[in-house]
Amino acid sequence: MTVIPVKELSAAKSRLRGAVPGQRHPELVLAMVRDTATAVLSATTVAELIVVTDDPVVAEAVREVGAKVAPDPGAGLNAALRFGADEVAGLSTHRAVLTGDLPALRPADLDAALRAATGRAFVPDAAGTGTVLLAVPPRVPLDPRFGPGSAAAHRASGASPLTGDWLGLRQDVDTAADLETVLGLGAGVRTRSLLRDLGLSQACTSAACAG
Ligand SMILES: Nc1nc2c(ncn2[C@@H]2O[C@H](COP(=O)(O)OP(=O)(O)OP(=O)(O)O)[C@@H](O)[C@H]2O)c(=O)[nH]1
Ligand SMILES: C=C(OP(=O)(O)O)C(=O)O
Repeated sequence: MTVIPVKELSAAKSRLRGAVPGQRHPELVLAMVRDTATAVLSATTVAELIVVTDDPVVAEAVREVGAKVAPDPGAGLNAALRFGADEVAGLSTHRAVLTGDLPALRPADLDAALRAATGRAFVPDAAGTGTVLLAVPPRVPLDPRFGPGSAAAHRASGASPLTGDWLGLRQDVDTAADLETVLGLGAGVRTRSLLRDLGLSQACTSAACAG
């Protein structure tokens, strides 16, 4: 079972503001969420995706790609993750939580990371300071420590770091520079299409971008 938390679009990805015109910012956040959710649900090791969000636009979009939606308990990111993983999914199963800003995620890389995760384990972000994925086996509480410096916090809490050549998985998008990087890696169709429409990217020229 996998879980992705998503903030209200109007408040999300504040450090990314300015990468696209202000009124298109929520569309960019949503495009990245859709690409992330689509890649997660395409992984062979993933049976189900729960998106924890109170945003109705996000809820509708992720239901369209096959995710389930759970309400946000309203006590911040870690509370949302704990709720989705330990209460909605439940302790009896394997659970993995990912951030919703991984538009270059490759399903095969997620499969590889989840297969490598024995015990409570996490994947640091590309910078090495943050976390993009935390996984736990049955009966182990998630105990998430997301936020600034979360890689060190997860390590200190006893989780094992997973290091693989999973560039798209590790590349979260916090800033405009990260957006450039994911385009170079090959972002999902929604993100590429939006940036192409805005004239910000020549990266999407195939018919697939119309999707
Ligand atoms: N449901 C839920 N998701 C959250 C919350 N806070 C952050 N997230 C999500 O957690 C993931 C990682 O968070 P960040 O990378 O810090 O994203 P962010 O908070 O939108 O970004 P900044 O405003 O730039 O800090 C993203 O998918 C966010 O949408 C929260 O309180 N509730
Ligand atoms: C919440 C996190 O994401 P970021 O640091 O990208 O905001 C995290 O890495 O724990």
